[in-house]
Amino acid sequence: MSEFVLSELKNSIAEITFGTPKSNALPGAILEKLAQTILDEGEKEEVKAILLKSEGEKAFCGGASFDELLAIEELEASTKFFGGFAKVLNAMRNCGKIVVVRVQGKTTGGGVGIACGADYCFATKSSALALTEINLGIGPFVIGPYVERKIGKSQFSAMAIDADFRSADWAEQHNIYHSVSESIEEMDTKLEKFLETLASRSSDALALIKKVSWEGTDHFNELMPDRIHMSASLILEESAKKNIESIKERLRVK
Ligand SMILES: CC(C)(COP(=O)([O-])OP(=O)(O)OC[C@H]1O[C@@H](n2cnc3c(N)ncnc32)[C@H](O)[C@@H]1OP(=O)(O)O)[C@@H](O)C(=O)NCCC(=O)NCCSC(=O)/C=C/C[N+](C)(C)C
Repeated sequence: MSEFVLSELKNSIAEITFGTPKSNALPGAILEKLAQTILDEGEKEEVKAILLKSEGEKAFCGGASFDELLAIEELEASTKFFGGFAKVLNAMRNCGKIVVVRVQGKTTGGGVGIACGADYCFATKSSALALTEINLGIGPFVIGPYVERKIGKSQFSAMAIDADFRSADWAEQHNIYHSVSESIEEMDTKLEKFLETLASRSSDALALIKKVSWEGTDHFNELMPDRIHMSASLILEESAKKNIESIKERLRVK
């Protein structure tokens, strides 16, 4: 099973796991499946909350899949691909259930968007994060509203411009992570207790907390077509393909 999205119900919590062999970077098919799975689980009465996590002990998510980006040759395909990130974040926002995200390691680009789409986010000390899109010649346009909602426009803009990694402690101070642990084991122990308590809460109260937490975000829907177009057109430039090839090479030899 090289690329997958799996869902399992554990003590009233829908545990959704995604995995891909290259740092859990996301191709279009996985984005579509992830979005649909979140919506499907959100509709189930027996589901109190959703836990979103990724495979393995290294990177949480390397963002957009380089191989998929390199294969894109025309606007229709790139619009569909970048639209996939909008669908995932939209699903997290609109599924009606509290979404908890478990970040076990570094996360970049669209992966930062997923962390910022969480209602509650657990992480480890090694879960540094970066908006690396500019290295490719694009920008964090689709995830922008979600990241800005957590860290504010000024910090978002700085992250988007310098593409540097911020530490997990920084992410906790800036409201992305709500709990940072020394190790994966420590995080999982805390997470288990947290989910056990969450499962005992009133479903109606949780649904209302979800509703009020996302108040004022309806305009995200209207922003998306333009935001998707920004990345979708920039990725078609020849320089973007060259940038991706050189990043892949840099990661290969590091
Ligand atoms: C921090 C990263 C993700 C992980 O670091 P690491 O030290 O745990 O692992 P390593 O760098 O050795 O990478 C292992 C292999 O994974 C491959 N990889 C990494 N990221 C990707 C990717 N995005 N697509 C395909 N493959 C990827 C890497 O090449 C290694 O393969 P080999 O073993 O060499 O064969 C670190 O890898 C990193 O910083 N990666 C770059 C991340 C990045 O720039 N992602 C793209 C961001 S753009 C984006 O997400 C756009 C989203 C669209 N939108 C804005 C609309 C949401």
